[in-house]
Amino acid sequence: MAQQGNLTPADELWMKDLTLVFVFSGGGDGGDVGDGEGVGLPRKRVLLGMKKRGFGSDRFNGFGGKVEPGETVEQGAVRELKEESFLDAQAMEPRGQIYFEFEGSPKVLHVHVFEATAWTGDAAESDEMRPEWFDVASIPFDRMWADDRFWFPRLLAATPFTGYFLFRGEQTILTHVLEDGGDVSFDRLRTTALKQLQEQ
Ligand SMILES: Nc1ncnc2c1[nH]c(=O)n2[C@H]1C[C@H](O)[C@@H](COP(=O)(O)OP(=O)(O)OP(=O)(O)O)O1
Repeated sequence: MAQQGNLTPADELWMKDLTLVFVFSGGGDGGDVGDGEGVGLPRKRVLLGMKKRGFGSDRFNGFGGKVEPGETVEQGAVRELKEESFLDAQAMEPRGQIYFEFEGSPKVLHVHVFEATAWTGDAAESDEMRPEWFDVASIPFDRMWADDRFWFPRLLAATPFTGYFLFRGEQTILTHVLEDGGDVSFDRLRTTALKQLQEQ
């Protein structure tokens, strides 16, 4: 039986909402106007940002952050995309939800993953992020969070997903569960993931 480590009892956990937004281009130069009409078609390039500071720094990721008091999750997603990349989202589609628990911490990050399906503007460097377009065949997973390689295929296919990842520190995934469906219960995913950990 694997060591369960320093885990918080379920009734002491609390959630923090965050957003994570991805922008795709169907081709061309990744230009001024988002090609929302390409949704459902193969995506050619994805815009990622190199995080310059704070949590997750020195990694590529989508754009996003904490949802602020008084705003909806979608409003938070639009705001963070603008703050971090200078792009204006005209339409957002929810693509998935991911729960991140860290060994020894009662805080669970509840990350709402969106695709900006229509957007305007030119991506530019902000205080927080340096944007860069990547071909979807060359996504730099070795310079991203360790969980990304698990759920990115579902994001690329626009298949709704819900995931749970238990981290030790910021590098090591102790256990995870990923299911199709955009709103799978946290309790069920966590229970399944911890059972897997016990059986390892
Ligand atoms: N494990 C993992 N994989 C992929 N993406 C993420 C994680 N953990 C995460 O937190 N994230 C995402 C979720 C958010 O988009 C960012 C983190 O946002 P953060 O920088 O903490 O929030 P801001 O509100 O922008 O931060 P400050 O303004 O307070 O610096 O990473």
